[in-house]
Amino acid sequence: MQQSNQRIARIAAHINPPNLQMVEEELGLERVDCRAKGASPGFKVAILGAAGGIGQPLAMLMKMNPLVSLLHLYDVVNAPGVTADISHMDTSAVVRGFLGQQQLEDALIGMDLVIIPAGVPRKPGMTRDDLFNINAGIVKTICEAIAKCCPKAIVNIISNPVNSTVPIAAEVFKKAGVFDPKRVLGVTMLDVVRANTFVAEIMGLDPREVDVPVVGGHAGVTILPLLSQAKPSCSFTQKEIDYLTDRIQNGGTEVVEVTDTCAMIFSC
Ligand SMILES: NC(=O)c1ccc[n+]([C@@H]2O[C@H](COP(=O)([O-])OP(=O)(O)OC[C@H]3O[C@@H](n4cnc5c(N)ncnc54)[C@H](O)[C@@H]3O)[C@@H](O)[C@H]2O)c1
Ligand SMILES: O=C(O)C[C@H](O)C(=O)O
Repeated sequence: MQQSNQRIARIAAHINPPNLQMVEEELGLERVDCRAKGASPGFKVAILGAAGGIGQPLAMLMKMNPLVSLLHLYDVVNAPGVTADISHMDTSAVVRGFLGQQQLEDALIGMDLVIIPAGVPRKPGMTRDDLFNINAGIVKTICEAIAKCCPKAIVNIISNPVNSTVPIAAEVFKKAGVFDPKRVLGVTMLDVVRANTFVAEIMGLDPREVDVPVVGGHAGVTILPLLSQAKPSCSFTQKEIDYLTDRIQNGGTEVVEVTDTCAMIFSC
């Protein structure tokens, strides 16, 4: 009987906390026994905005990561569906879904790493700053909950404008007395990825062998690719430097413009 309960509990571990609580009450199991699959120790990761264009593939990557033991997927829409889908992957991390602001704190308790792609993306003609009014409030609310529920977590902020949402997060954590500059990070890896790709294309190299440092922020001229520090060492003409700098700084806009064109074609 106990073994059967344990097996059922493993399945329940993939369901959201209210159901898990029901399992605890009805089957007399401790939550600690409800670790599923590999039951290995590892990082506890929450993705907030997990049902979106960034959140869903990110959830898949985290579920594939052997260092992750517990994955919490939170969104204000569609979190249960995405959670069910991701939980079927044959990797060891336990996946739990959280829907709506009333479940935000449950999604955050005990997390080591919180990744935030929650908010709206830009449309053609918009700058990332145009997202500020909506996304600043979303990030503020989320960071207040992080300060309360997992103040020691590393926080990765993807929501744009990253140049502003990171300082907002810092101010929220300072106000709550839990700010650690080493734990609050804006995600700008895309700029490095783009720099490596475009430099590799120009030089005829394998992008996996190229490493271009990019410093600064994540918008237009605040993105500073250090082409002189590229590895392997590359020599560029001024024309190439101008082309690469412009392409790297405006890579996001390049994608936004094309994505909207595709949406218009498919909706016709
Ligand atoms: N830093 C980067 O490199 C980078 C890269 C791509 C996108 N972004 C930014 O990431 C954000 C998300 O982009 P996307 O393409 O995934 O957008 P999206 O619209 O596809 O997804 C956003 C998700 O956030 C959810 N959401 C909205 N309000 C929320 C709230 N209060 N709490 C939790 N979830 C909420 C939505 O329901 C949706 O599922 C945008 O601001 C975009 O500009 C940043
Ligand atoms: O450009 C955007 O709006 C999204 C993201 O910041 C990107 O660089 O692709």
